Amino acid sequence: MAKITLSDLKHSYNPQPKGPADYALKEIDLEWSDGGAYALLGPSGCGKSTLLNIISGLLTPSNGRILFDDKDVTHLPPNARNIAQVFQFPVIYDTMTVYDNLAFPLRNRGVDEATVRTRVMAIAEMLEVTDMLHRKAAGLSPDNKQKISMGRGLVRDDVNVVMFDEPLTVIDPHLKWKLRSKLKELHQKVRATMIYVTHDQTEALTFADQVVVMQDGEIVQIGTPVELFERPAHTFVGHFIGSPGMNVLPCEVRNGGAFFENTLITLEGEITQGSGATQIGVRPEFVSLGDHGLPAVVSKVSDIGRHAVVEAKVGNATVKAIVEGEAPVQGAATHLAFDPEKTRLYRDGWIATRAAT
Ligand SMILES: Nc1ncnc2c1ncn2[C@@H]1O[C@H](COP(=O)(O)OP(=O)(O)OP(=O)(O)O)[C@@H](O)[C@H]1O
Repeated sequence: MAKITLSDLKHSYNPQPKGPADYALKEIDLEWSDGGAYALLGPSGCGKSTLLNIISGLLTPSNGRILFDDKDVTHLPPNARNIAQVFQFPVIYDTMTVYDNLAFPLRNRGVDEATVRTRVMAIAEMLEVTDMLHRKAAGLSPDNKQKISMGRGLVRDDVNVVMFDEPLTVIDPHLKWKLRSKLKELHQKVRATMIYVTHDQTEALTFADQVVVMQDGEIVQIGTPVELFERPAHTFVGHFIGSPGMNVLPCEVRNGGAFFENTLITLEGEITQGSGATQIGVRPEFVSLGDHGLPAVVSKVSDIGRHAVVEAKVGNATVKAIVEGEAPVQGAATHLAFDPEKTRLYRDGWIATRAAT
């Protein structure tokens, strides 16, 4: 396995790019450690496939370098990069048995049959498919086929990286959580460098130790799932991660303080210098309803089982709060309080408060 470094990567599909808008990847600098579990998370069109294709060698970047450990592989073809890939749709041979499918990547590289057997049996056990080894792949359910596809990606122990591209797309929703946790477990057992590409926050946050969030060809934040949840570096991350996403409320900065609807809001720390449009960001989990704080009127209550999402109007703005226990009724007058340690200022989307020490 290898450490992966992406250095000053840029890519434009336009042969004569005129400005940043012509770049599918704007400037990517990133280091993935050997043996880590990473996710690349972002909405459709943010550049995930472009980045994946650059790492696998299907695409040469317009600018920058890719290193596996300290070796520059930027111009190496895919077959010289020693990468395993698991795609959205299972890639298996229907006419072969499950055993032969799992053995294929090893036999293809001339591995001796005794080693093939040891590796196939170990992977089959991890994936809990030992009882299917002698069945033809054609008769398997889509989720079992995808499990075998994952097994083919994981069976070799000499690859630099295993890349998963939206691997749960074809899996039934009720089986997704099972495969998701299986993959996490597999990573803990095999300790390969793994990159998991998805637009689904749950998949990214359950699988990865570190998540790279992308928007519009740029990395907006790299962090652990807790960091992304607790302290989004950009309002996009606040919106994209969480359910519902972070409240982003327009505010005015005067004399070093942030005012929302003419009320001074206590923030996590000092506001940094700068100019631009300012907003307060606070997650619904850190907004509480009670007798003190901003006067508000409940406009909507959605009971979603374990808790309710309450929407309340403060002037023209709507603030969401997660309420455990009994929720107020629509139309009720209330007050909102923001947890100061979890309330931040954003300027032009980027965090603009210093973290409390
Ligand atoms: N072959 C191509 N030629 C021109 N533009 C492309 C090509 N492939 C992708 N793009 C553009 O590059 C940008 C990034 O696309 P990319 O497919 O990398 O995003 P993505 O995050 O993987 O999206 P999805 O999840 O929908 O595949 C988009 O604006 C897309 O339209």
